[in-house]
Amino acid sequence: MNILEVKDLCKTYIVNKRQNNVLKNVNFTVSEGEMVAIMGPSGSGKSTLLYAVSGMDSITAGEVEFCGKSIVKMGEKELADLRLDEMGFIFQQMYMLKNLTVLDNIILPAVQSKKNTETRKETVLRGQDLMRKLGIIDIADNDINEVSGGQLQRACICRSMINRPAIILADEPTGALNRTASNEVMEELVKLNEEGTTIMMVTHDAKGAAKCSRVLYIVDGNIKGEYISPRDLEIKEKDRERMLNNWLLELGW
Ligand SMILES: Nc1ncnc2c1ncn2[C@@H]1O[C@H](COP(=O)(O)OP(=O)(O)OP(=O)(O)O)[C@@H](O)[C@H]1O
Repeated sequence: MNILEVKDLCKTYIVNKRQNNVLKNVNFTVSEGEMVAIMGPSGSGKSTLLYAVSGMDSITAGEVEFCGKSIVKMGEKELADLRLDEMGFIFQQMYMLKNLTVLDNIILPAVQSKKNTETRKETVLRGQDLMRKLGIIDIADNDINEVSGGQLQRACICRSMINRPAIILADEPTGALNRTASNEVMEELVKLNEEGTTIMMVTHDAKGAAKCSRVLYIVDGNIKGEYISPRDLEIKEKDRERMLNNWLLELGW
């Protein structure tokens, strides 16, 4: 089943009366269980695409269907509920609330969801389970400013998972992390994907992208290439990275 279907998507920004056609007739689908990386040069439209498919930003033309339903036609309220209940977000500006603990931040989307019929205690237990799974249970009661970047990013993953979303949308989830933390966060995302969560992530990191099942390469608002990763085969991680790097080099990376 297709989770996302994007047809002839266009996005134009107008700044100081000047038109900037950022996305130009973009077409692609994301199926259930996929892990898709969006790569491309700076300014090519990757984040804009992520915002457009999540309904966080309006589009200029085209269609975005989420599980067969047009999000373009949805009202603000319906869209907000869809984002809360069906989508998980890992964005670089981490939008954690400073006056709440890490655990309270993680369970906040569940507390806000009208679909959630759990008691607060049940939600807290689930939040703690996710934190345990991501190896950050020790910081449950810490303030947001009392944790490392890697821990905070893992907390964001927990929060993105709390409403059991159909898809996780991530914008450079490892961008602000050092190599070790970045590897750990990628491993967690791969694990979530192997457990069935669909993931679409923007990344500049070929090492992380090599762990995805597919890579879309965007140049100047168009998908210039698509790479199907051989990640299910018995190919060593280093070789997978090398193969992806060769493909990226051909595209002018
Ligand atoms: N809110 C906005 N208003 C006006 N222009 C915007 C807005 N957001 C993005 N743009 C423009 O759209 C273009 C694409 O930006 P976008 O952030 O999608 O690129 P990107 O590929 O994610 O880049 P990077 O890799 O540097 O993060 C840029 O020219 C940017 O200036």
